Amino acid sequence: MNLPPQAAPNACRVAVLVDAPQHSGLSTALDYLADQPLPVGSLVRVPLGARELLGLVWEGEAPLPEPDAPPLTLRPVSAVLDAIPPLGAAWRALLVFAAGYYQRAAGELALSVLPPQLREVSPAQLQAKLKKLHKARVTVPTEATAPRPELTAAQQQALAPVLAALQAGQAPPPFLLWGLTGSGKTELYLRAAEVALAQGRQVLVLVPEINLTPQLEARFAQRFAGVAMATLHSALTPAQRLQHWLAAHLGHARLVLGTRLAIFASLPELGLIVVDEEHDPSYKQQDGARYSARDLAVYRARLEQVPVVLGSATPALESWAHAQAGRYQRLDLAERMGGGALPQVRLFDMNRLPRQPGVTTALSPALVEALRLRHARGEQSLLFLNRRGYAPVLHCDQCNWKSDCPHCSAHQVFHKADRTLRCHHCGVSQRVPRACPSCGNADIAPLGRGTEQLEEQLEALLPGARVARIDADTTRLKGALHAQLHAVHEGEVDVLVGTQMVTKGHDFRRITLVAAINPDSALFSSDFRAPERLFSLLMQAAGRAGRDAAQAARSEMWVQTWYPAHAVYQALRQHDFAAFAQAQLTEREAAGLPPYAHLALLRAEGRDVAAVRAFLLAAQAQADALAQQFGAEVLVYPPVPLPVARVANVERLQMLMEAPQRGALQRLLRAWLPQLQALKRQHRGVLRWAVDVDPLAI
Ligand SMILES: Nc1ncnc2c1ncn2[C@@H]1O[C@H](COP(=O)(O)OP(=O)(O)OP(=O)(O)O)[C@@H](O)[C@H]1O
Ligand SMILES: [Zn+2]
Repeated sequence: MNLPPQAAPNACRVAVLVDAPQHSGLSTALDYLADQPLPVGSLVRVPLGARELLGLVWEGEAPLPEPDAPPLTLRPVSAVLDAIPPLGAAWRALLVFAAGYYQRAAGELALSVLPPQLREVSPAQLQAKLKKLHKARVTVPTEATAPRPELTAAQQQALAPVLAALQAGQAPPPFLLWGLTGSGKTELYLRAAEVALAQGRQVLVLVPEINLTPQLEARFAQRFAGVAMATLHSALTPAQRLQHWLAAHLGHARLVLGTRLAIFASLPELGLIVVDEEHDPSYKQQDGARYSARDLAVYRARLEQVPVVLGSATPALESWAHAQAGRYQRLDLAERMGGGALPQVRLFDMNRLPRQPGVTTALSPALVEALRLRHARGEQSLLFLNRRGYAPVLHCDQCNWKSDCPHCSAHQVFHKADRTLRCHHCGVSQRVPRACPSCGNADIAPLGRGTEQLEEQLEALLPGARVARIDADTTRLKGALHAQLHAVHEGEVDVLVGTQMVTKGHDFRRITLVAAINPDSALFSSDFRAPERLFSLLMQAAGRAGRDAAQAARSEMWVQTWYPAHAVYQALRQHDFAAFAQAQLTEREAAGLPPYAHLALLRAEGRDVAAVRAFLLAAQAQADALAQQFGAEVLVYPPVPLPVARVANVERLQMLMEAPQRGALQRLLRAWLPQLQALKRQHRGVLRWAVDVDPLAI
């Protein structure tokens, strides 16, 4: 036993959170012995079993009843990382809320949102890092290079309530900044940030994608001379992430830009939160604690009494409903900058094409003609196809063999460039067979179409045009995306092909034609959010066209579809998000779906479907019993397989819970989780299980 020979006169018991998942049963803080009281929020190193872990001093500290006789069972804290201030009360309150709401152990969540490198550093190493901190790659532009434009009347009007809230120094309801693509939302973020910074406060700006951080960072850097900025996202090296986190925690960085994990940045002087593209699904964490950074931003803003601005051209229906109900304050930017028109939407009915057996047309002749015209005029076009690779499946028409993944309930995708079949779910990859592996037929053919094939077809159809492709395959190497986007901006590309990666946020100035290639599959998804997502994706894609007001009038958005009459496309044609949202909300209300109901999912995985199902059925019985006991209106649906049921030989099932009241669902989950832990111990066939509160993908 590792006890100090003599407990110091001030020795006391400290409660310490360590990284223990809810499932392990170590979900509350553990007691340790410290030489003297440690402030709550201090980072410490503590022994646990044979290991030494990073821990967080927590509420519950109490002096020992008899200081000279410490209980033998308490082990001492190994080290205190006291070179940095403890994590503040507001940060801890956010953590407590998030852990409770998303049903995770506070210690597990705390340690998963702190920079990973903190787990390894000794007090001396941390000291050394702090010494180096001023050399960290925290951007401090010395001179503002971008002009500060006069705000338009619409911008001034939209900004006024935010400025008033900043000046009043209290939290108004969240602001929902609803502005068309290119309507000047980012300019308003800059203005609001300017005021908060001038007040000596820190500003947190969340963006959905890592890819968009450099762009936004550049825009902020060009505006704010002498303001230290730090980014936080998962593509940083562990050392960078710690440096940037420390810069924020110590208050050196005044402006923090980041992806969803940045919502947990320690910002002792927070004064404003901005959530750009607030509807984006990437704000929802998909493993561990499945938190929504957007929702936590709203919570954190209220907690810290600071304004939060949620911006989008197509707000999440949850946010829209809050605004309708007056819980959020809507700020509208109804016009594009410079009075530019939105691209005219043309729905191209694929049924009008003459049918040729065996030929599926990706590009209608009319679209090819339109592309040719743009090229001749020296304008750029963007083709959006949300499927990478050459073809989603290889097929033998003799024996009907398909390139199924041996480990997943999915096809292996044909990648022509390196002649591989690759599974996009488990990552397994193999050489393309020369002949059908099942019947030997040499004539196996790709079915369907991915970006690689589209690129190839365009090159054939548009001789002389410079075609480029941007998707997860072309951007694997560090810096590749940046270089490719640069080429587009510089006009070195005539036709850009890409997945949804290219539809988001980019301020392309030369694109006058955007085309969505057969986006219909989303219309038939079992996920009730699919139409909402498709609409926002297409609106966003449309927003890439005509960003230069001089060209806006002749910019177009084409949608090649087999279902031109579908409500999603009809609303898109009118650029009418409000009508679309209203129609969707009416449907959701009738069907008892969010935001009119609250959902949680229990997911479980294992090698054997029957074992997983048995676990979920038993869980369902538990949940039903609890619902009855509480008299709560919680509906528990029977377990069903996930849309891709098997991945890497693991079977995945889920069970949906639905309640009209958030509180009822939360109460049930809280009581249920300990029972589930016990149940799991009886069901050895279950490898993993997790609860997802407010799930995004159903
Ligand atoms: N008041 C203004 N005067 C002149 N130009 C402006 C003004 N506000 C914004 N702009 C410019 O108009 C363009 C679009 O503005 P901004 O990027 O802020 O719009 P956005 O709504 O954020 O667009 P998106 O939703 O597509 O990201 C930018 O190039 C920006 O510099
Ligand atoms: Zn697979």
